[in-house]
Amino acid sequence: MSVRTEGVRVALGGRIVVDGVDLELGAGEVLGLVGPNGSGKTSLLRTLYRALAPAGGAVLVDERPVAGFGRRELARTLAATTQESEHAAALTVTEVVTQGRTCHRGWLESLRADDHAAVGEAIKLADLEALRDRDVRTLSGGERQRVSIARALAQQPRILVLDEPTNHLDLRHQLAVLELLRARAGEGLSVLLTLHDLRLAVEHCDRLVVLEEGRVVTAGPPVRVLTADLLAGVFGVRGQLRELADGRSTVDIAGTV
Ligand SMILES: Nc1ncnc2c1ncn2[C@@H]1O[C@H](COP(=O)(O)OP(=O)(O)OP(=O)(O)O)[C@@H](O)[C@H]1O
Repeated sequence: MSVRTEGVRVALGGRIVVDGVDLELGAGEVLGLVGPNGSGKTSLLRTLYRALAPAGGAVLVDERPVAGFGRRELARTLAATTQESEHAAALTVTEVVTQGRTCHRGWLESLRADDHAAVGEAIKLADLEALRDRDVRTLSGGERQRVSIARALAQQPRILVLDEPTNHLDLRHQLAVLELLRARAGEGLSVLLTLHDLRLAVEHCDRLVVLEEGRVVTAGPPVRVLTADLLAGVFGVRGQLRELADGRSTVDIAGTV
């Protein structure tokens, strides 16, 4: 499914923090939203899963305003992981991941075979099998991040929105999560994620949208977008793209400007 934002504006604390953003995410695409701290990435993502109402503009899913979706319909369509992965209640990993199935069941309806299968698969994909009975409040930051991702996967959405999914993860799990998202995109899942690590962004995203002070500076394939000028001007770092022997590209960062 596709997502499109049309001139989305967000006002927080009396200030415009997202200022007329047009963005398009196609079916099966991995789109990276990048930009410095405070550029509006989280605020924009929150309008997609309706945690925040835009002050102007519209968010459309398959060309339908997201504002018109029923709560369960939206949850079956779009899943999100947020930066706040704190859990207040005493729940096990399995119980939290099972929350992802709520939108597929009626009230008070007990879990069916497909619910158990989806939860089991998500736990396995997020490498949480050894932790399934642990109280989520006792987990490390990276383990909690993986629980959030597993809950979103268990939701079996058509669109997945992830705010800094690699945050707190060790290198192996960072790559495993990005490879998993790529594989799911290959099956038609639309993925929108924020990333601070531009090397990961180059290697794992089909396209990047660069935000600065709430506005889109540029968008396109990573190798077109991440020029030395943009790295210096927007991110304040000295860096350049480098083509690898296998034809893929990476970005080398030498230091701050
Ligand atoms: N509740 C709030 N009240 C006032 N201002 C806010 C609020 N939440 C966020 N902001 C401000 O909105 C701007 C955009 O914040 P946002 O979290 O969207 O940025 P971001 O690009 O996700 O940043 P980061 O890379 O640090 O996560 C920032 O200047 C931030 O201080």
